[in-house]
Order: sequence, then C-alpha cells, then structure tokens
Amino acid sequence: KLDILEYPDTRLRTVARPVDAAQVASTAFQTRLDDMFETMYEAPGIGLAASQVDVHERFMVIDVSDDRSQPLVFVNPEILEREGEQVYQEGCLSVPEIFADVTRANAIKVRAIGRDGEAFEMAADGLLAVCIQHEMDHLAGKLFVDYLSPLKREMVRKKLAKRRRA
Ligand SMILES: O=C(O)C[C@@H](Cc1ccccc1)[C@H](O)SCc1ccccc1
Ligand SMILES: [Zn+2]
Repeated sequence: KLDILEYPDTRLRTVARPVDAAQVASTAFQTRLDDMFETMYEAPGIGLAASQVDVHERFMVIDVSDDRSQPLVFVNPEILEREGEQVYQEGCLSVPEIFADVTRANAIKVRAIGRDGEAFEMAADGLLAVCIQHEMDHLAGKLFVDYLSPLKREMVRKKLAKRRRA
C-alpha cells in the first residue's frame, strides 16, 4: 500500500511530467499500477492519481464500478472534447472528510495510453467523467478545494489542521 499525500502538502501542487510510453510495458511500471489499484481499492476510492502518492508522472487509475471489476488506466491523458455541465459533491482522498459541490463538464472525450501501452480514445459521462477530470486536475497540481471560495477554503484548512492535531 502507498501513502497518500494530504492537503495542504505542497507536493500535491507539483505538475506531473509525461510518461515515456515505452516504459508502460516495463515490469516496474506495471508493478506501480498494481500498487496504485491496491491503494485505491483499500482507501476506498474510485480514482487515484500518481501525484497523490508522490509520483509526479502523468498517469492515474480509476474504477467507478460497484463491484470493483472495471479497472481503468490512463497514461498521458488529454481531454479532446467537453460538453455540458454537471455539479457533483466531490471528496478527495488527499482532503479527508471534506466534501463540496464542484461543477465540471458532463460529457468528455479523452485520449490516453492504456495499461497495454496502446493509445485509446474513450467517451465518458456522469461519474466517470467527473472522476477523470478530478484525477487529471491532480496531475496538474490542482485540488477540488481550489474551486471553493477563499472563505470556504480557509474553513477547510482550519478543519484539517484541527483533525491533524487531534
Ligand atoms: O482523491 C481522489 O482522487 C479519489 C476521489 C475521486 C473522486 C472524487 C470526486 C468525485 C469522483 C471521484 C474520491 O475520493 S474516491 C471516493 C469516492 C467514492 C465514491 C464516489 C465519489 C468519491
Ligand atoms: Zn482527489
């Protein structure tokens, strides 16, 4: 299991660098993917970005299925199209016990390299679209609390400081 960085740890603000596609097939990279899925499932969560475990490379794992049967790997993800808007009450494994409404695109088209090292394109909507956008923010050093008003963000900071002292 990997340790998940917690806000306001400044390492979460690092902008991840692209992965060398030739490395995806390597045992080392595949093992890191296994560790990411194990950490995500154990949290439990439906998404985890490499940034959250202090690995600043552009990849993330997602599984929004109810029975943990649809693991998805996105390496060097890019959003090709965005459509509509949806509000979702988001949480984050790096900002424990804080939830807030975030507005994101309702439907997206994303291109990435998969676990097999091959490029693919995927259309996503609903919770999967929210999760992909949430994880891609992590890779850009952004957190969902950045969308909150300064006042609400200050309340979050105080609440987490108290939680850490407890
Ligand atoms: O911290 C993370 O990136 C994991 C996030 C991913 C996520 C946040 C908001 C909305 C969608 C995905 C979550 O903490 S995973 C926990 C969770 C479980 C079910 C539904 C929403 C969030
Ligand atoms: Zn998160």
